[in-house]
Amino acid sequence: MAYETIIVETRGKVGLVTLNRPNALNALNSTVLAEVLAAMQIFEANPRIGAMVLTGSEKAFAAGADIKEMQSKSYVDAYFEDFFVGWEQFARIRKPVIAAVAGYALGGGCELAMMCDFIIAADNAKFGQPEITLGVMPGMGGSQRLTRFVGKSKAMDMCLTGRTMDAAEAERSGLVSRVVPIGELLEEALKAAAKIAEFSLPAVMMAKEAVNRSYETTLAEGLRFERRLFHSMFALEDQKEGMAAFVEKRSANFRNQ
Ligand SMILES: CC(C)=CC(=O)SCCNC(=O)CCNC(=O)[C@H](O)C(C)(C)COP(=O)(O)OP(=O)(O)OC[C@H]1O[C@@H](n2cnc3c(N)ncnc32)[C@H](O)[C@@H]1OP(=O)(O)O
Repeated sequence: MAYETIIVETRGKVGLVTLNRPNALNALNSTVLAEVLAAMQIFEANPRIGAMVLTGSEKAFAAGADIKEMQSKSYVDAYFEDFFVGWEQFARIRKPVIAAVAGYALGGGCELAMMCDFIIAADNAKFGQPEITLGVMPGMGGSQRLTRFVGKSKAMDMCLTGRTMDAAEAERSGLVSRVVPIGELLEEALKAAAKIAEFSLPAVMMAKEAVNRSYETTLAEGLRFERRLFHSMFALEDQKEGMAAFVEKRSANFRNQ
């Protein structure tokens, strides 16, 4: 498949999608949405792929939703097309997705990174929700996800003042899982994805589902959900293999069954 705004590659068991609109700092327009979703869905359906990495350029992961595409929309346009609803499909991808973020992750770019399962940031990364400076507010989940990541005070600060957070603050605040030198970003993200892809895919997917459930339910319900998924893992051959491998002091050979 030929893509206009992204580069799609596989590295072993890892699917790699690179946002590639250099002249617009990877601003997210409707073509980017359609292409990212198409590529991710192909990886999702490929049994040889165990994890994915989404990245951008050294200057920008993505500088936001495409302002030039949306500037002339009317309220009725936005309402009828349910503008941005398509990105919810990205958030529903069931295999793990790591965001490897260098440079600007602003507005929709920050929101897209937060839709991934975790964020590895380069030391030059800058996160922000500057929509307020454009006379609007976050619309791809920023007001909700950012608040869950960094708490009300910092989320309010970022959404109301439009200020950016550097990589060190983002790590301190829990927005990113690790910060690495820019030259090591892709390698580090691919290494983390390859590590995940070595494990039992059903166990990985259920772990992802359980962690995500914690955002949507009470603690009691979440604990019950986790326990039921955990019980179901005793039906997996991979559980037998993983535990036998430990006892026999050898590496596990997971078959994703
Ligand atoms: C509204 C909702 C719900 C979500 C959003 O995401 S709104 C967008 C939020 N993001 C922003 O407001 C950031 C906008 N961009 C900037 O402030 C700057 O581009 C920068 C600080 C990230 C980088 O500045 P720099 O001077 O290094 O680069 P520019 O010359 O400004 O940009 C290069 C090139 O890219 C175009 N660009 C950048 N961001 C966007 C964007 N979000 N949408 C569309 N186009 C964008 C910029 O216009 C320029 O292109 P031209 O040279 O053709 O003008």
